[in-house]
Amino acid sequence: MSATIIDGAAVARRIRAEAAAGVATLDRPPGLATILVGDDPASAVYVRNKRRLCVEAGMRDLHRHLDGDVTEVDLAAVLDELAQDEAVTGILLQLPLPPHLDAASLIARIPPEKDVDGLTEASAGRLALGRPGLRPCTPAGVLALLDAYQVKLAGAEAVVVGRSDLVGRPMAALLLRRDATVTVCHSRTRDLEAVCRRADVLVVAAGRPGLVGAGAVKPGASVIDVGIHRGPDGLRGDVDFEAVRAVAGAVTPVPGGVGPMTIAMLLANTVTAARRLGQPGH
Ligand SMILES: Nc1nc(=O)c2c([nH]1)NC[C@@H]1CN(c3ccc(C(=O)N[C@@H](CCC(=O)O)C(=O)O)cc3)C=[N+]21
Repeated sequence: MSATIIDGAAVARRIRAEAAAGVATLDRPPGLATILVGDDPASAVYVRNKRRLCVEAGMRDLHRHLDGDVTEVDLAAVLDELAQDEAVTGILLQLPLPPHLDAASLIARIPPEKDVDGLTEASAGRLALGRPGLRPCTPAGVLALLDAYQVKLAGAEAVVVGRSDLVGRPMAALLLRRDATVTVCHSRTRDLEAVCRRADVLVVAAGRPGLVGAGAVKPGASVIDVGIHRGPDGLRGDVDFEAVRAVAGAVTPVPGGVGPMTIAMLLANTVTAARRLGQPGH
């Protein structure tokens, strides 16, 4: 018995089509402002994909590319301008930023209504308290994948490996909201394998290639690999895919798993933001 391979590319295509249908119901097309600072090649690929799929969904691509040595003051001014601009529905500041820039204080300039990445304090607070708000794209995409494959979450043992602001923390919050019993592991966790082996749903967002092997997976578990690493033989994730697929019930591949879902949820968030911005007083 070998695991079901979770087809993130296919689910993402469906969600992008729904976003495009949502765009068609709006009075005017949403505008997505992506901001790329510097020339990190991986970031350039991700931003290019986001822009292409934004246009494919019928949205306006309002991209800004800034030099890697841009000052914090100048980047702040760009964010403030986009925050004011009525044509801008969503603002995405691609991370990581060069080390001379303080990501937290820059993200704080994004109005929560335009925070399609779900990274502001307001969005994180709304998620933590279970209030309506824009959710971080990658964890939202993981949840959408689990739902698409009808993985039961209520009462399930869910283990999240990683506690980043971008993925691990919001992932745990979303799973908790869905009534899973949630454990968060990190670099100081004792006996990672033993904790992971309890999981019915295992979400790995550690940023370490091949960290999770077959010994960390309970037979039949659903394993979601958020990691993405460029090696000599192409892309790989945080999960040893070939080993784990022999044990798991379902597993995501890299590429073609969580990556495309991140972009699909960004488009979905942008439609949501456009609807809410279109309701003054909200
Ligand atoms: N503010 C911010 N928001 C983000 O959402 C964000 C970010 N910063 N920084 C980096 C991570 C990473 N990320 C990915 C998006 C798409 C793929 C993706 O499309 N992956 C394809 C492969 C693409 C390729 O060929 O490289 C796949 O897995 O099939 C991967 C990774 C978004 N991130």
